[in-house]
Amino acid sequence: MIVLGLTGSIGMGKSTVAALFTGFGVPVFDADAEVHRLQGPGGALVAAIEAAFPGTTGPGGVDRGLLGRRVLHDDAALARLEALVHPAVAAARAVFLHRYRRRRLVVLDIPLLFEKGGWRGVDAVLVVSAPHHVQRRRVLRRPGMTTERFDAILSRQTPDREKRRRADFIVDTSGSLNATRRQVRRLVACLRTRGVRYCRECVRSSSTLKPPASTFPRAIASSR
Ligand SMILES: CC(C)(COP(=O)(O)OP(=O)(O)OC[C@H]1O[C@@H](n2cnc3c(N)ncnc32)[C@H](O)[C@@H]1O)[C@@H](O)C(=O)NCCC(=O)NCCS
Ligand SMILES: Nc1ncnc2c1ncn2[C@@H]1O[C@H](COP(=O)(O)OP(=O)(O)OP(=O)(O)O)[C@@H](O)[C@H]1O
Repeated sequence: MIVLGLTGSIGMGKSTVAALFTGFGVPVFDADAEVHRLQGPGGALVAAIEAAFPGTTGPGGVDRGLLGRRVLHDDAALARLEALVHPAVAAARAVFLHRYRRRRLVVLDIPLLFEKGGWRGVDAVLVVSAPHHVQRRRVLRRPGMTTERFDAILSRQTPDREKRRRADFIVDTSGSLNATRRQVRRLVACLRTRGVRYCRECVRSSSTLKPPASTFPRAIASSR
């Protein structure tokens, strides 16, 4: 089984690419959706989060806006929250991997793959990327988003350039959705039939998956 880690900075098109993998019949584990489920109404983590951060939960589960304001600027508080959340996500991921153990290829969609060390548990990393101005335009279109909020979020994420440097594969989402779909289709076909090592070579010589040299460094083998 090939476990492909999927990540990318805010607005780069990660959710769109994850949906394309699903469309090609590849099982996708969505870490963020799992956190929402665990924190949602009746979620397994609600009681523990209420105990650790009193007043942040209610009938609708965790009030993420409120909890975020308590923890996102307080490293010690964030570490306490992560100590609750991450083991629960790891357990759900283990169930997913067991369920699909006979599949040739599965995807773990993990927004903070580099930031939280998740790259250690995958066979290869796919980074979804686009030039900064495209990312900025997409994110600023979202309701309630401001340049300040966008900059604050970016400053907490591993820079896109660093992510691309460490990627095994890069999908460039700056073109049309069809162009993105073609890249994903090609990667899925290659990984299913040939495996990670061959596909890295394939990426280097392919015209569709190779990022434009002017804006992207070549997709290189990660240092793992
Ligand atoms: C703190 C929470 C409640 C805030 O939720 P909210 O919906 O308001 O914001 P969202 O999840 O979109 O995150 C906002 C920004 O904070 C960043 N962020 C979230 N969790 C973390 C973290 N553990 N470390 C660093 N940055 C983080 C995100 O990358 C994003 O840029 C939520 O993010 C959470 O429960 N985080 C802890 C679990 C976790 O590590 N999740 C991310 C990996 S699956
Ligand atoms: N070629 C493309 N590939 C992917 N997304 C595209 C493309 N062209 C436009 N988009 C748009 O860019 C936006 C990217 O959003 P998406 O939710 O996929 O990003 P994300 O990386 O998951 O963001 P976040 O990390 O904030 O959740 C969407 O509105 C999508 O329709």
